[in-house]
Amino acid sequence: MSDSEPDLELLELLRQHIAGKPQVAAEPDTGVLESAEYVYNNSIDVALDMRSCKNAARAIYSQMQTKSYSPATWAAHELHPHPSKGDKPEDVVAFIFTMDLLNFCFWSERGEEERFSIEYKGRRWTGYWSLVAALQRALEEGIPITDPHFWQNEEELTLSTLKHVFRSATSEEMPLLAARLSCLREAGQILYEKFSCHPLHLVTSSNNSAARLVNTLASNFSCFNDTHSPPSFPRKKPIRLLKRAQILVADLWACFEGQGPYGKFYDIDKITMFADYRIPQMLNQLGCIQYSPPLETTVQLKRDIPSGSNWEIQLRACSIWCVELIRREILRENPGARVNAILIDFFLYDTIKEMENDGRERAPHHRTRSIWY
Ligand SMILES: Nc1nc2c(c(CN[C@H]3C=C[C@H](O)[C@@H]3O)cn2[C@@H]2O[C@H](COP(=O)(O)O)[C@@H](O)[C@H]2O)c(=O)[nH]1
Repeated sequence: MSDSEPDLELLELLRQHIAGKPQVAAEPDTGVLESAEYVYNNSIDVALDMRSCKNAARAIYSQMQTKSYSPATWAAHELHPHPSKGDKPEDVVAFIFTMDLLNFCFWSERGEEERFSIEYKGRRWTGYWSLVAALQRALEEGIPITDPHFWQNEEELTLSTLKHVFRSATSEEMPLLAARLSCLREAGQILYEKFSCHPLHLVTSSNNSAARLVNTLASNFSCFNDTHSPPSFPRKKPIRLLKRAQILVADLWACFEGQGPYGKFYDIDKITMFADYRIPQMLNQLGCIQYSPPLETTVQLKRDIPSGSNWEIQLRACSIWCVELIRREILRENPGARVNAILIDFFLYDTIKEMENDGRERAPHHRTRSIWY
């Protein structure tokens, strides 16, 4: 927690003390939804189309039911680790932590045959799946890539070791490799100093609160602190998007199906959609979010949109708000439906990936190089 930000939990405890109420820590909030609504209310380059959002809510919920989308969908992906596949829970937690520490920026300007890809299990994996494949391959080769001790060992884990872990089947290297090494180094240091050198203790420190775990990640690890203060949104509080902190919690919840010491979160519905570069593309394809002409041209021409810029923050935050409105519409039409922003997000991601594979993408995703997503 930086000095300038008030400690909301402490203030709540003081308020309860004065009011004579029992001293229980207030349930924390991540501030992401508040940030998303603020940016949406002050955006001029990204707008939401309510009719499309209503239609999308109906179509998404119907298809999620057809495909029986649930947390169990996570383990069904062949590359994801899972106790049912013989993986020890503590190793699964370490894998998910490592994966979401590095879960950013896989896009390439090269064609399908030339883009960065990982050869594993007789297949070439690209995008997010190239990350998962590379981690699985490294573990099978005896490289302790999910061990924080290894991350801190500058003799063992060098940039060339990491290049070997992510060696490509093509001439293109994985993007931002040096930045990924910095994330591993920092995470190793913080886990050593504060969480007995294992992500298990980080997860259990949240006392089954998803919001508290997100905030712990954001306040202790700078590489998870996906917050921004663009000049075009002048307000005291930074805009909190926290994409990788949130998807880490969501992956734990989905993997363990909301159960046990590493998967049970009583406030999991506080997690929002994860502001990456795929969901905005899918929401735009559905007509739910629409861009101003200059932004539309920039995205269509695959021009760089700088990280933390006005356009990029609008794209990411308005997408979060859009999925929140879709979630509310699904629950309005289907009271009691077991749907949250996580499952809607996972569905939208998997759907745009199917469209990419079938050549049905109607427009490119936006191009921003960053460690945040
Ligand atoms: N919002 C959101 N972003 C997601 C995912 C996933 C994968 N999640 C799996 C787990 C359960 C689900 O069923 C998925 O199978 C990756 N990403 C992000 O996308 C980008 C990679 O894109 P591409 O290069 O095209 O693969 C990159 O920023 C990455 O961080 C998601 O689910 N939601």
